[in-house]
Amino acid sequence: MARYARVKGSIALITLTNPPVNALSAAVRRGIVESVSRALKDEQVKAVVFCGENEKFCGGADIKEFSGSMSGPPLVPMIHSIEAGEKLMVAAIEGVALGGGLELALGCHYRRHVSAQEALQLGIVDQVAEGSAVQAAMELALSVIGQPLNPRRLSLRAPVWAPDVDGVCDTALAQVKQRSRGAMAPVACVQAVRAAAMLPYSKGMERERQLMDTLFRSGQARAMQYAFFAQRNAGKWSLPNGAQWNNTRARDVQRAGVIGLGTMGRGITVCLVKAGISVVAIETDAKQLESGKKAVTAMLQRDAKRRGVSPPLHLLTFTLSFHQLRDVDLVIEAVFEDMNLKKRVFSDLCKVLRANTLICTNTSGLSVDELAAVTDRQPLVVGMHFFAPAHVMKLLEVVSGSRSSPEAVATAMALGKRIEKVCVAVGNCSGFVGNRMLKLYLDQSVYMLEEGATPEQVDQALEEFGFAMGIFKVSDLSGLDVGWRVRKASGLIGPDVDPVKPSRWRLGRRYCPLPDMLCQQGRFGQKTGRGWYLYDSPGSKEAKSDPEIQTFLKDYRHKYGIIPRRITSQEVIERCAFSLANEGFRILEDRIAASPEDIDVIYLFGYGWPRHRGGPMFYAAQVGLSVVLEKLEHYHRVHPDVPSLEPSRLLRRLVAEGSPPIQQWKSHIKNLRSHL
Ligand SMILES: CCC/C=C/C(=O)SCCNC(=O)CCNC(=O)[C@H](O)C(C)(C)COP(=O)([O-])OP(=O)([O-])OC[C@H]1O[C@@H](n2cnc3c(N)ncnc32)[C@H](O)[C@@H]1OP(=O)([O-])[O-]
Repeated sequence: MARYARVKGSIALITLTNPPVNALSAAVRRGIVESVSRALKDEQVKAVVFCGENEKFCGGADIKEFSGSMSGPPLVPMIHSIEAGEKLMVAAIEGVALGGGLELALGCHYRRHVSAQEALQLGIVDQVAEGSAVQAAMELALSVIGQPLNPRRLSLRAPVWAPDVDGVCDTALAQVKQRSRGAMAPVACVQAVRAAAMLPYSKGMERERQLMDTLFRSGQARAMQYAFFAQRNAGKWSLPNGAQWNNTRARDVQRAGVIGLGTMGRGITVCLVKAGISVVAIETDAKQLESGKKAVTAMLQRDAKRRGVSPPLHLLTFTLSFHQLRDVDLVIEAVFEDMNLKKRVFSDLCKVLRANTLICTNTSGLSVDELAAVTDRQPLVVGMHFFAPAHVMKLLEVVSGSRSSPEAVATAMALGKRIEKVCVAVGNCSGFVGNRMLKLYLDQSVYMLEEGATPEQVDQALEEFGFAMGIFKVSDLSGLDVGWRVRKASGLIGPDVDPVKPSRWRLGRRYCPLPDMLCQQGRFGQKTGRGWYLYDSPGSKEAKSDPEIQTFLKDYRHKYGIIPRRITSQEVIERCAFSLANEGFRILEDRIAASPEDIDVIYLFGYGWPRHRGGPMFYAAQVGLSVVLEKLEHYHRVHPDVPSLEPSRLLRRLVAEGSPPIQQWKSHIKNLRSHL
């Protein structure tokens, strides 16, 4: 939709009206075409000004339309007719001008932007105005009416012939190919820029159209569109008890406490303070407190310097005393991942906190219910699972325990949003969503080492699939000792385990002792300079193949009588990705996640899943649920000692229902639950 008005006698004001971001839907494009034609016909009109309702120029093409067949006037010819128009066209840009919105602005003969000094320097806009961009655009229009338009039409400008433009594009292409990890769009962007720089306008446009056609038809485009809406829908959380984002009020949080200034506590403190929340940061040991204080202060100072502001250090209190917490609205506990320690902290907190203060735990997988049970306020206890480094990683799993109140969940979700996290509400179970699935993915990776693969082969397959880092490089980065401690605590590693030939069968299923054996050798990953890979020194980041690991794996297989076989990249991807999706289906059955989109958002923002592949659930849908089922059945037949490979009931039911599209799973899951 577009509103037409004649103002100041000679100006046609065309307002894009498609809230919330005035995306160029078919109706908007139709409205623009009709309004432009009306303006061109009206002899009184000397200039046309385009603007967007609610001070947002335009968020680009309407992404919702991409999944269906496009109707209405096509975008590019519409922009060409604006550019070729015999009357002056001016874009009054406020808020955003993205994608097709920027193209529309570029099709006009003059532009302005309210805030982008950079766009001014780049020559994308002609003037930056304070106050109303629409008023400024109209004044500009009145001042240039009658001047020739051809010099303003971008399509008539000669291509930019930089010296060695071909070489510059080649270098850019090589860099983008390396960084995009299989994503087609960034590569196509460089190809389009090359065409713009080297070809006449019409030929450049034709090349861009071909590139767009290829991208539009690709599965990657579907995946990215899905990821865009999945991310936005994650904020619209719902709990099995019917509480949801639009029927529950969050509490205001002005002051927070953070318990523990290790890596996680420091990152969390930085996030809170940057959002303007006062923080009381607690440690039990003076030395730890001092080093935590130094680290937090330095992080805030670096960040403030980068942004040209002063660091909000006045919002921080560092103390050894729990009593300083008496006035806070919410506490985030970030002590070591040890149930007994956390329980002690929770009981101590209850002695000093106000009765209505929320207690959140930054556990990565321990039971929120068990922790809540030691407090005097079970409804006010929730999990806030941050990902390391907490001030960088976007994901936050908000864990609702069986007795958590909707208000507590709403408060944690709102706080997460305020500190600029992508928040997903999940239920309570061991590992929640992300780490519960990760465990099976890790299991498959180490099983493949036993069967004949090397860490390099597995990682290469995953990186070619699009992961930023293979699973073994990630393990080295996060530290192998973390999982070792968890396995010890869970009773998987005990005094009865043979140190020379540890059992490959524990708690009734296949077990791979390789990670434990590496830890016994002090190979904890980057921090010790040795893990699945070798590093130049402890703490260095460049992973190199380690011949010792190859020998160690050979000896291991020999000791257990395993005949190594060649494992293909396809097998690596299938076993890793389908194990993840299979557990995702179980998580949906168990109502730990409300939708497949939530699971995918967790993997996109917390585990480096490539965005152009949508997420593990989307990937399973795209490959085809019946194919996934068949493959899992095959791998389970070959590995009957790995129960997690058995296809989940929900996957079987969805296949039996004809593999509905992922957007419909939610309603199918509701119906199926009663039959399961
Ligand atoms: C022919 C091809 C050539 C052209 C290609 C293109 O233009 S490609 C497109 C190029 N453009 C882009 O890639 C821009 C993508 N958009 C953005 O980057 C951001 O949304 C933003 C910066 C515009 C606003 O950020 P913010 O944090 O203020 O707000 P928010 O992000 O929470 O969104 C608010 C609501 O708006 C919705 N919605 C938003 N955009 C679109 C859209 N284009 N379409 C449809 N809907 C859209 C969004 O779903 C949400 O809906 P909900 O949940 O309320 O029902």
